[in-house]
Amino acid sequence: MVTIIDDEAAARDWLRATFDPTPAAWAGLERFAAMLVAENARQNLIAASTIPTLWVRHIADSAQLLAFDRDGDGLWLDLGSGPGLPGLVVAILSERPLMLVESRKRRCEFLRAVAEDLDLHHVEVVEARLEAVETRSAATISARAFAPLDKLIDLSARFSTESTRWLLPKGRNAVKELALLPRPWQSLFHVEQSRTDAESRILVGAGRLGGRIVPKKRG
Ligand SMILES: C[S@@+](CC[C@H](N)C(=O)[O-])C[C@H]1O[C@@H](n2cnc3c(N)ncnc32)[C@H](O)[C@@H]1O
Repeated sequence: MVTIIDDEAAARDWLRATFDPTPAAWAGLERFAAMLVAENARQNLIAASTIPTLWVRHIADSAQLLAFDRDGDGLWLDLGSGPGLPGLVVAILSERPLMLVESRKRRCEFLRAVAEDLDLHHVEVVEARLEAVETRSAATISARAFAPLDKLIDLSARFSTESTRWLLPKGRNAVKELALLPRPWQSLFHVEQSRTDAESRILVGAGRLGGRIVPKKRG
């Protein structure tokens, strides 16, 4: 049974217990959180209503994806990174090479500013639409609030290999969205409980997805 992280103190406790961050990594998380709140006054990055619970809703919510891939190595591709959720959180807590794909210029400026401020040399910010990004093999693909599952896979399948790990937080619609995929692809995924929301699920997958999807009808 997963214990749901339901307040800021619990989020910090969980992060410490799970990742045993160095003092520098912990300071990095604090700094990222502060920069995110400050930047949110200039551009809309996260819902203002989530700022009081930032560590649950965004930091721990992002970090839980890394917990599903602790032994992974190789390129981690984060699609539609926005302000770096989950990409920058993963970058602060691990040494995985990260490629953050984000199409909006001002969001990319923020991503680069944080990466520079925190000396995250293993982070590459790609300012482009995913459709225009050159294909590379990704060991891990994450996407939080990026696109419906069928579209997400359509856009990103070409980055996957037999050993790619997919980490797709899908909120309350995870099971419904999974059911819309062709059956052979459904079997590549299993559903995990989110640690930060009792109703939300994360689709964790393994393997290569290929070809265009002929979507089932949305019900
Ligand atoms: C709803 S936001 C989510 C941002 C972040 N992952 C989060 O959870 O807060 C979706 C992001 O994907 C970006 N995006 C949408 N379509 C994209 C595309 N085709 N290529 C690259 N980025 C895209 C948007 O600019 C936006 O920042």
